[in-house]
Amino acid sequence: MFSTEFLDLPPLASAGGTVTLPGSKSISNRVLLLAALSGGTTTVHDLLDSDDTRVMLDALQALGCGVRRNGAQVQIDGLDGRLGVPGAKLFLGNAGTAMRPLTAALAVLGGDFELSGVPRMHERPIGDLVDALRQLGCRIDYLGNEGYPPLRLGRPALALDAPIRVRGDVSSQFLTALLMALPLAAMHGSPATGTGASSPPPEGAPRDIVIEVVGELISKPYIEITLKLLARFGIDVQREGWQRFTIPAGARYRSPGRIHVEADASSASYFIALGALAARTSGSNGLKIQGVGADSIQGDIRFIDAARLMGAQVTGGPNWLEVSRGAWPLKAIDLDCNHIPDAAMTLAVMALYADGTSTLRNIASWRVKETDRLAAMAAELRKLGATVEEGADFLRVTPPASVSHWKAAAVHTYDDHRVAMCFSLAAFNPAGLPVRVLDPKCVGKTFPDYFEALFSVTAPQPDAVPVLCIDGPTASGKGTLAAAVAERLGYHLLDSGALYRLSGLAARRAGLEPEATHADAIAALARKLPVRFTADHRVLLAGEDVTDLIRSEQAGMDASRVSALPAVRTALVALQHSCRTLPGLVADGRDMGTVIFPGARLKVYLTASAAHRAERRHKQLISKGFSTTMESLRADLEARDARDSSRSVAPLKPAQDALLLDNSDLTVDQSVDLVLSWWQDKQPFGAVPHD
Ligand SMILES: O=C(O)C1=C[C@@H](OP(=O)(O)O)[C@@H](O)[C@H](O)C1
Ligand SMILES: C=C(OP(=O)(O)O)C(=O)O
Repeated sequence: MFSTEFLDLPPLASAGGTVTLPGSKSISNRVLLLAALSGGTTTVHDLLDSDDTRVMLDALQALGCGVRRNGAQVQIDGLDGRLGVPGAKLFLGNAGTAMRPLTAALAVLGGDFELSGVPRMHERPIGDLVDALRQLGCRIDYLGNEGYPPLRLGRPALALDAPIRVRGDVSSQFLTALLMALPLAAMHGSPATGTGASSPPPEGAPRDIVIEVVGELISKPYIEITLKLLARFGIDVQREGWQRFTIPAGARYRSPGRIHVEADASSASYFIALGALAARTSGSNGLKIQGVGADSIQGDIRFIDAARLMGAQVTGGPNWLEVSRGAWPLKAIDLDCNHIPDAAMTLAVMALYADGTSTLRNIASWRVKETDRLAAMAAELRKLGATVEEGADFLRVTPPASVSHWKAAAVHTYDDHRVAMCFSLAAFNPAGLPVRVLDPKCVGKTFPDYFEALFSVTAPQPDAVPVLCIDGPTASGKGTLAAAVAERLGYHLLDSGALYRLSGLAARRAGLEPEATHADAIAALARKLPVRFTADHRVLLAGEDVTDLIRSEQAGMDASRVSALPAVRTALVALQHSCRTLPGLVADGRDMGTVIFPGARLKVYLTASAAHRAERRHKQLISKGFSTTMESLRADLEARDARDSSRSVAPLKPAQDALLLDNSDLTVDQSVDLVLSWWQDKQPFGAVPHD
């Protein structure tokens, strides 16, 4: 996951390869709750691991449920309808699929519970559900604003003598919550709701429980997911249209033992759109999506139909889809999107690539989700150059009038995973502009590795992957600076010095003195260097962690000698070029800006006085337990500088267009901030807006 302040997406050109999607949020959280309410153990395969499922799992554990994780497999020990450690305070983040169903289940079971979430969750309505639950005797208090979480739940006095009426026009999750919770009342033999039949059963005997929806129900396909999963857990709800739902008398949760979570169809929408609007990467067989197919139980799979209307070519089988560009530009659409409220946001970004104005209708619920999505989408689409009309329940998008009307934008994401994910598709703009996504970690709600997945199946426009070079003499602190800058930008890091150190080590291990007579043999070793840089900054040589070994003074000396051999330098060029991958690269060394990446967008030449460098190196070595003197270190440094700058191939010197940074009197943070401000000056986005 990218936890940076922003993530800059270079202009993207094409798509190809296979992406395997994480599990469905809606299925995962329903299955977890149903497994917790059932007796026995349920093994859940391919459960989504994200913020929304984590809050649900934490809540279930706090309620006394056994949870065992084994990779993508989770075992839940259910509590057979006795869920509840009274007094539990549950934090449910911004997960509607946790807040609403847990409110209903715990209100029916009774106990002293407090349910809260992030500030936005406290602005998301829950009043219609609370009203329905109060009708049947549940005790619920608002701890903040009337109609919104946080909530306190008490002990109910259930009176199920009439159908339970619930409004369905704000969120379908209220009905889902009741459908999942009310079998609890049936299980415990509580007096149940009358069916309207002539003679009611005697008090206390199991009866059908009836829920009636008041007004128009929105997001209907989510109710189908609920009903299908309830059936897997032994509860067959009868449905009359979308108005009346009957939980039969004596219904009892029964764990299916094992259950598989299909991949998330809403998450698939970004990749279906990708296939529709990106050219095919040459040499690839197109874009394949694994984990969900057209037979999915998730309503958002109908996004395929909308994408087809816009021109996408979609084929598929059980558990997979293949998507490619059909009509281009895409065709504008006018569509009622009430059945696909989440995936419809992706259509709004696809509309940027359409041949006219597209209208997405019947999406008023967007206003009460992770953010006011109608306002957010309108504002961010406009930043890219689109003309947007935002209605109470519709969005009308007209693409930028011509290529030159596209604008490079820093997209605000409003802590809304879907805003971040769908706007990544703007990186395919025909103007070849980069797109900045602010706060990319918000994708953690449902798809923590979204950007990694995107990069794995997309190719940038030629030479579009940005490179930032940091060159300088030994002990100037370029490794520390480069690593910090790479981390702040979310870029890859190339420590080219390590490649020379590794070549020196490989030479020594092969019994070769690092000198000219062995140049060809060492070059052959360098060309096939089995190196791997890990995310936690370790360096592996053929799987062995040699991070500390290659940092010794001896290894430094060998590196300097090896790097003076032209054959070795040539052998390492291709390896270094291959590190320039999405989303960008920070390369540190001695010839990054002059030889390896001469076209780099920013080149920094870092230096410090020999006295400062000797002092830093001294501290570093002493802290690692090596004994040495400042004088000898300074003499070594100066000798090495002289050798590095006088060698015939790629001598150490600043590139003509490098910015010089003398960090003798700067802290690391000051140097990092300075380099980032230089980087920012090279971007087309303007200053990073702060809230
Ligand atoms: O039941 C569900 O799993 C969901 C229902 C939908 O909400 P609404 O019913 O509020 O539209 C959807 O937007 C949400 O992401 C998940
Ligand atoms: C609306 C969404 O989430 P929630 O389940 O929190 O309602 C969503 O994922 O788009």
